[in-house]
Amino acid sequence: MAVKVPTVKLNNGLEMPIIGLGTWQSPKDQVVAAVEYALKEGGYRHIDCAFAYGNEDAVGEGIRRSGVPREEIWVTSKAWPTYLNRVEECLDQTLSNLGLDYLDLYLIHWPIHLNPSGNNHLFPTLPNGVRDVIHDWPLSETWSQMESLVKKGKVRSIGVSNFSELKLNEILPTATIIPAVNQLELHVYNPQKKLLKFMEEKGIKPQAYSPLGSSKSPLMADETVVQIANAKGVEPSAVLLAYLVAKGITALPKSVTPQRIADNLSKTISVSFTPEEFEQLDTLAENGKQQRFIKPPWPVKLGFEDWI
Ligand SMILES: NC(=O)C1=CN([C@@H]2O[C@H](COP(=O)(O)OP(=O)(O)OC[C@H]3O[C@@H](n4cnc5c(N)ncnc54)[C@H](OP(=O)(O)O)[C@@H]3O)[C@@H](O)[C@H]2O)C=CC1
Ligand SMILES: O=C[C@H](O)[C@@H](O)[C@@H](O)[C@H](O)C(=O)O
Repeated sequence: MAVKVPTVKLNNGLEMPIIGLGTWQSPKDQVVAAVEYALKEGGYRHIDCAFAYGNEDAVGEGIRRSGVPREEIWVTSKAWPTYLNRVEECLDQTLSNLGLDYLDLYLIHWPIHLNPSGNNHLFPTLPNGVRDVIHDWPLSETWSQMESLVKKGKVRSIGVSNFSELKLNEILPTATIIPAVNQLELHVYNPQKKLLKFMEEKGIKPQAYSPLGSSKSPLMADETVVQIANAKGVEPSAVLLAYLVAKGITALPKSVTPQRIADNLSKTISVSFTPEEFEQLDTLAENGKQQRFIKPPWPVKLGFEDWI
């Protein structure tokens, strides 16, 4: 099946496919087939990974089994907070797990440095159970390390994830490379319009994580979404993803179910909205439905208007 995926042009000139396959919480024994199917049958050319997901070896196996040439695929991964003082170490493990020699995009997963010498490799905690954060860590130092990865040719683009305007302003003044991307929770209930406007002014493109509202999502049952989906004869998931694509936002739906993987790309790119439909979707949050679903218990101020 030949599905042509539209792309988004980043501030370094690279073209990134506007739909990518998410892999968080995809079990290893299912994600091999999911990635293989997405690339070989579903027309995907973009896979979103992270060191912390613990399944990058299986994702790499899926990429190899697909037979799709490496240079045709956009692969993103993320440096986990326990590695913000040594991102190259995290990247090297990711590259080895995936079986790749470069990434297309590498992100700082969260703007928080967790204690690298703490009581757990990924989620160190203090005796009281609170996450063990290095509170005075300068994010500008991590960003400078990210920049060196581009110079070394290990990654083609660098960016951030879960960065508010407050956190972007901690790296922008000394940045020699402007982040290409900020990956955020974005969907009809959490459009983050003010932050996206700031990012646009700076040339930073948004990627939407949890575009369907993550697992057990209420978004697919939202009455406006369902009504518009019914009028178009598509599933609510296609409306949710097409809303993001209509705004030029890259969406990263996760699925390990072949039919959903295929639909999340092919159905999505076939949906277009009337100005009235788009307006209805684009004002759900300001009409009382603002909600985000991914809220880890970080003991720090992240600077988001709606959260911490
Ligand atoms: N940077 C960050 O901090 C974060 C990044 N992410 C990234 O974003 C990706 C997507 O976000 P995620 O939180 O996984 O959630 P999504 O919003 O992508 O939702 C995934 C859920 O929706 C189901 N689903 C997928 N497609 C359909 C469909 N067409 N119809 C009905 N149900 C469907 C999946 O089930 P099934 O698989 O069983 O089909 C799964 O339960 C992640 O996998 C990850 O790559 C996510 C969270 C945070
Ligand atoms: O990418 C996925 C998410 O960021 C996930 O890695 C975190 O939300 C994590 O579960 C946490 O509790 O901090």
